[in-house]
Amino acid sequence: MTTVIIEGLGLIGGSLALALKQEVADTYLIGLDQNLSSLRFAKQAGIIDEIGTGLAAVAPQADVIILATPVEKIAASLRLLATLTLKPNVIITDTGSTKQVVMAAAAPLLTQGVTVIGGHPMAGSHKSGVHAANADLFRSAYYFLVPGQQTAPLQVARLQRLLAGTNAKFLQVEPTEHDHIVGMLSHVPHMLAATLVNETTQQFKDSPTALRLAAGGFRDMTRIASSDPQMWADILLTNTAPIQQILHRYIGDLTDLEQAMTARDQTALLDFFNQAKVTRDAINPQKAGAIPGFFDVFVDIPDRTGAIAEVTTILAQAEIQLVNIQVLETREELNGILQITFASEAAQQQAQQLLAAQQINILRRA
Ligand SMILES: NC(=O)c1ccc[n+]([C@@H]2O[C@H](COP(=O)([O-])OP(=O)(O)OC[C@H]3O[C@@H](n4cnc5c(N)ncnc54)[C@H](O)[C@@H]3O)[C@@H](O)[C@H]2O)c1
Ligand SMILES: O=C(O)C(=O)C[C@]1(C(=O)O)C=C[C@@H](O)C=C1
Repeated sequence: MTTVIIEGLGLIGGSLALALKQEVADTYLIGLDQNLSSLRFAKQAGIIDEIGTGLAAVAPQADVIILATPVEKIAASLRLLATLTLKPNVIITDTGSTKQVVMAAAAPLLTQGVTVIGGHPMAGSHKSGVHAANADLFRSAYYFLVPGQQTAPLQVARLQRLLAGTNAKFLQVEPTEHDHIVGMLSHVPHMLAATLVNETTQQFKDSPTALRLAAGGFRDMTRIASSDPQMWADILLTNTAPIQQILHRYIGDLTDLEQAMTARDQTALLDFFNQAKVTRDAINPQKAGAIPGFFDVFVDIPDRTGAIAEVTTILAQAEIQLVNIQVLETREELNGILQITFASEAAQQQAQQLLAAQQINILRRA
């Protein structure tokens, strides 16, 4: 029996719990979270076996401890763990999006000879919480591992075996290299997306319906602005210097672009967009990082009682599991739009076929 504690049963902790259970049959999972209703849901859904009473109380019985809360809390938990007596062979890992602060907080544990291997699956979503957990979330994604300097390769191999159910591709990196890479590929893009949304809202503050005109470009650029605010505040506060460096380059790039436009420099403008297009077109979606974690279907909901229930009944009768369901109010003059999210492309396609067969109007696929 392998006793695994997961602190932070949200999107990532919940998804890891599902993947672990799939891979290691005799895993006993204890969940910890500040949100009691998430814990209750996780227990009821069989994602965890037990609701823990607190990290200090349950950590001494753990073979593996996974910290999957926002980063500042991960660091605090590592400091707490250093004051406890743990099993000699315990592996402590985390899922935090930054690694220098996490590994610095792990220093007292590493000095005691405890195995701490920082972790960061490069897959996720703008959706948060245990209800969005998905065993397949990490399939084909890169999964950074950041072992302590003295960590035995055998322990790293043990952790990789435990996490094999994620079907992720493991990659070992140094904390500084990690934070620079994700600053560029993840943190600054999230800052730009949120800035785009906030600036647009500000510009349109006197015409609140203008945002409803947002089409593909704005939507494609801003999906990730719906991510969890606490998670992103912690990321910026724990990766400040690398992000500052990257932002300065962006400011320079945007200034150059503005100058080329002002100077009517068509060659410079063409070069700029051409370079981006060639690079972007060369990214093969089959090979790049993770496959998308979620699959949406959008349907028109006629304005009559029971219309939503008709749709959900069709899906329930076919035993198709939903990750999320919400009514979008983007087109006030028309019917409502129901956005239904599935965990796999197969479920998405099956749902589309079933709904279309019942003459339900499917709008588009995201
Ligand atoms: N969302 C992503 O795309 C993604 C991807 C990879 C890594 N991460 C990292 O993984 C971690 C978890 O992210 P997530 O997307 O699962 O977030 P989430 O919001 O879905 O889940 C976080 C969970 O931690 C709990 N929590 C927060 N503060 C707590 C505290 N003080 N004590 C106990 N529980 C607490 C919350 O209740 C929630 O259930 C973060 O460190 C994040 O940076 C996120
Ligand atoms: O797909 C998304 O919604 C994500 O934001 C996932 C994403 C990313 O930026 O790629 C977000 C933060 C994580 O640390 C890793 C992955």
